[in-house]
Amino acid sequence: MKITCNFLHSPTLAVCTPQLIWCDRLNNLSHVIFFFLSEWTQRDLERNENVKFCRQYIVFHDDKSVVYSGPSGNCTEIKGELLSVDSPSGDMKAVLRESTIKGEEKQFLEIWHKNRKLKCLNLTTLSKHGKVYEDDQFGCMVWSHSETHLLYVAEKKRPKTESYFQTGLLADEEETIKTDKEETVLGQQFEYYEDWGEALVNKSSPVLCVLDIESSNITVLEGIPANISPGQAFWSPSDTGLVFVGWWHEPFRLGLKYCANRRSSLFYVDLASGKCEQLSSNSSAVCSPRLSPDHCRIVYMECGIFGPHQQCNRLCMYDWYTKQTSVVVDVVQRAREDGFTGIYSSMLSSRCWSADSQRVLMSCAQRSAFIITVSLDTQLGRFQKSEEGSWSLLNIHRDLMVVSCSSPNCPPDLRVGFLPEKGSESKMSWVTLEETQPQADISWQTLNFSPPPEEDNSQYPGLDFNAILLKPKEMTAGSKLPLVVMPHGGPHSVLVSEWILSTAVLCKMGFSVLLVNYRGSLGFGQDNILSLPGNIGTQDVKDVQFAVDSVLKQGDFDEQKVAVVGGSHGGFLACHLIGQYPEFYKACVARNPVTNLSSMIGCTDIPDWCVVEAGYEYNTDIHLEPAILEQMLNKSPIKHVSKVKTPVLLMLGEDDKRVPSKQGIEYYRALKALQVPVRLLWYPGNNHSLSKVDAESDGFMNAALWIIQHLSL
Ligand SMILES: CC(=O)N[C@@H](C)C(=O)N[C@@H](C)C(=O)N[C@@H](C)C(=O)O
Repeated sequence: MKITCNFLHSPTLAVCTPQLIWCDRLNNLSHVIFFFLSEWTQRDLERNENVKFCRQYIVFHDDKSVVYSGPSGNCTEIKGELLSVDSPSGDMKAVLRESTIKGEEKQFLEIWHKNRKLKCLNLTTLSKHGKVYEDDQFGCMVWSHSETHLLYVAEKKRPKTESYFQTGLLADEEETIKTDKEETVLGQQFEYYEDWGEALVNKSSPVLCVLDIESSNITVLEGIPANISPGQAFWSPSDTGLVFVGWWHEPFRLGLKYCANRRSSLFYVDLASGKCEQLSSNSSAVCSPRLSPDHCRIVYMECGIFGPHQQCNRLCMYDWYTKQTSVVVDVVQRAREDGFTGIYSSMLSSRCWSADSQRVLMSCAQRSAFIITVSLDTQLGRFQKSEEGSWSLLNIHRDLMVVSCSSPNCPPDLRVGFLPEKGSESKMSWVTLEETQPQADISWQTLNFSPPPEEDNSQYPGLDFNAILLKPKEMTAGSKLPLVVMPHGGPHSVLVSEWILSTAVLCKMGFSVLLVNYRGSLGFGQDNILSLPGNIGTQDVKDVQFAVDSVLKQGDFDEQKVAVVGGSHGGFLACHLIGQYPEFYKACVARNPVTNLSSMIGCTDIPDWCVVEAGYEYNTDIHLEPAILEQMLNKSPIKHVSKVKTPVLLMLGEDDKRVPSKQGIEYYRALKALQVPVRLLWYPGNNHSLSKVDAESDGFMNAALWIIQHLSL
């Protein structure tokens, strides 16, 4: 069985930033020339880093259809750029750059104009605030509509601190010593600062910062309530103030990554008065506020707090002038008659409004596919894709959309197309900017499953689920295919029919791959999600096994050559499956698996997840009675470890705040004690995602070889 390594160089589309750089009228034909930059990341094994690069494309159009499109020049690596944004007119560009100077990491804020750098501010030396936030959760970099100011989010400045025993300081000196520049506080060197957990480590207290382009003066905004952490900010109409999402962080912070259920609200702070006003509900979670092109309305997503960490969203609209809030698309409990199952999206694209400010576009999971959905003011229009696969809206500018489209056997390509007029969305036509070649030797299909009656959920009856099956087309006559089963993590997430490098490579190696979206996954209605908490370790495990058993009945697969691979809650399921079906799986690979909820709750950044998924209501002053801990243990894979026979390969990230590595080590020790074949790979400098180039590449190779070895291939 050969392994092709060059696949690990496959580029991934990161973001697409359309810019109207040039608009021309040729002869008396009204052609617009539209340039845009697409940003990509690619694994570079030699440099052991994900390199970021951009590629420019040119599009000729006549405001209704694309006449010509294609690449304009070659790729250019983007080094050190953390954030960049063009001004609304395209005349200027702001860049946040990190650079290591004499061993010290510094951040610079650059303002570019046409062919020169107007300004470069050394933010580290200026010391107005801490590091600028470059993440998707809080981060933003936004020009004012007037193009005179720039808004961004940074860590609040912390007081300079020194030891009580700093040499040369007398005991009776003032506790606070005034130095020439700033106050120095004694004895706070070891102060604990809570942060927002996995992937947001050392991000604790964000502040809104505004740069005055002309004077280069940076203002850290006052007036934000002390119990609120602001982020995802933008300028209000007429630049009178800032609109932002504020997360409550009292009594303590919980992990935010993959946790859309954190209490948060929309706020507005007026720059003149400093007055801060709450614009949305006090008891829900919001994200992705987006101002309409006519500056009259703000659309945003909203869902419930506590409970499942990802849920079906409401699409809400705030009218800036009437101050009224309306629900554009509500939560969908079960699939509607037109098949729409609700909005499941972690965020709206940076531009999502149609030019007429009447429609909002988004990509969202619909069962096992990612499609582009148009929401109208009163009803929901949908794009029904002619081709299968998954589409992701990257950006829209004056109704010209840029999307990424892929499928399990075809890497992502970029497509452009004009949004048709209202009500004719199904007449969408796309122009592909750069063809990617489908992998002719991989076939895929989506399978639907209805659990057997005895497994129906009495509280949420009649739910179904599905799976995506990838198969190598070339099969040796008379042979049967080995099968790799991959349940996703979350558990409230979803595997959609898009290009996933690792599964495509496994297929190229001759494995069939089954991606299971068990009950509790996103994209199937809110009831589907709510059916799982309290039933983890049984309902999800049985759904996966039911899908596997159903697929094996097709006859193309070797029942003696089945492996299971999963990360996080997917690792939880993998470990449960080899414990509950001990002779069935011949190899198991578990990445940062949840193995024991009762020991995880004390060290994870999401203790509420352990409580909720075990079937209890969470509140911050919950008392973990023995009965609750016992229930958590009983629902954990460690409970079944004594039955395990399957060889297990564990992969742990040293810096994992979500599912701390001690979970994997606890399971590792149990297997060692039982003399079950187990190997543990430890990845320093890697967190829960194990997504750095070293961990991803080494992890894939070792997983593939582990499966080959233990399936005797
Ligand atoms: C809410 C949450 O983070 N739950 C975790 C237990 C979990 O399963 N998270 C997944 C979304 C996850 O992290 N999946 C990645 C790492 C994967 O490899 O599957």
